[in-house]
Amino acid sequence: MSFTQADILKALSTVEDPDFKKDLVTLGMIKDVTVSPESVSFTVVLTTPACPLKEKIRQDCEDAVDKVVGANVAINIKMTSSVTTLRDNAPLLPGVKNIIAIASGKGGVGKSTVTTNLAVALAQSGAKVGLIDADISGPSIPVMFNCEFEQPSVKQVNGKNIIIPIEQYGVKLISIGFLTPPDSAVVWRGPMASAALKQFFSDADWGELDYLLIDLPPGTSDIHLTLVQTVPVTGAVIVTTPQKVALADANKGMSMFRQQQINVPILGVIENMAYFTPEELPDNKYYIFGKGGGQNLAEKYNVPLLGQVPLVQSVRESGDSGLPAVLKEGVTADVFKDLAKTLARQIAIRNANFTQTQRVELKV
Ligand SMILES: Nc1ncnc2c1ncn2[C@@H]1O[C@H](COP(=O)(O)OP(=O)(O)OP(=O)(O)O)[C@@H](O)[C@H]1O
Repeated sequence: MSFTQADILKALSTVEDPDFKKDLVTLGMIKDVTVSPESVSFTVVLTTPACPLKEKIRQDCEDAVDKVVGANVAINIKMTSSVTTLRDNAPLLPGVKNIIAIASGKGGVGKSTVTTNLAVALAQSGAKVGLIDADISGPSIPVMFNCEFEQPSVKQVNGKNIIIPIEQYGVKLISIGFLTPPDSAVVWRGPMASAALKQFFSDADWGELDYLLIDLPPGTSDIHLTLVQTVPVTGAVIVTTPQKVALADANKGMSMFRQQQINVPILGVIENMAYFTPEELPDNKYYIFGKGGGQNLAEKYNVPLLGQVPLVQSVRESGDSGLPAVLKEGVTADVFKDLAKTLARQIAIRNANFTQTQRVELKV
């Protein structure tokens, strides 16, 4: 059976990306098609290395080409990725493709734990990831990354001090906690904290990043406003636990991002401590904080429930010991890896469907 490059492209134009509902050729996801009588090779460029549909898309491509070339021709498919962005030409941090705010209504719902594991999982998938810990209420990221006694170094660029983020587990990070000695009781005033956050954007060497996650303080605060006024935020994620008191506060967090003047798209809800499970009996689930709260919140705001993270003793131990749970083999690690894939997918969908978020101009 003879075939040309055009035949292969025609075959691949029958393969649809399930998220974007368009074919891969139209989406520009097929590159470098080469043909010979014995083989066909091409590259599929996904919108994120953490693509949960990677294997399905690869298989669909193989099946489509197989029908055209016949059984004796080798099909070589290279799966690669280029994370999408709406931040091209952004005045601040143009090398950062997506800025993701991680927020919660109530304190202690596990926002930093989730952010830490998401960041590491995204980095493990091959993405370039940064993390800003802006949680002045208790910056816990340095402990969770086992770098609480480290200090980021500073370099001089054109007479200006530029902070070099610390790199741990493949994630570049800066924490507001690095600015204070670990045991000192610094009470951050709003303007001080806001100035520090601005500096993390304007005077830090982030280089090229696919995802920059921002761990925000619980509730709604000056820091939230500073964030949306300083950079256009790609989207926000709300972390909550299932009980009523947490959900009530999560509602407020949602509403803040949805306010007309702020208007940051909500990428979804993460329900942490969704149920307790003993590590050795992962099928036993005890809904100690109630059931279905995260789902109800997501439905109310018409956003996806990105995932449910169980309450597991080892997650707390991992956080305290500075070795994130996602780095260990097991069911909990898989939960965080799936969560990272779902988030990356929502970011890609958001970038395909929305226009750029604007930096917020508030009269204060
Ligand atoms: N899924 C989980 N299973 C077990 N322990 C958890 C889980 N999620 C969080 N924790 C533990 O709960 C405590 C609070 O978590 P974390 O510091 O992440 O919350 P937070 O919402 O960021 O708090 P803050 O209000 O300080 O911002 C930590 O000790 C953490 O290890």
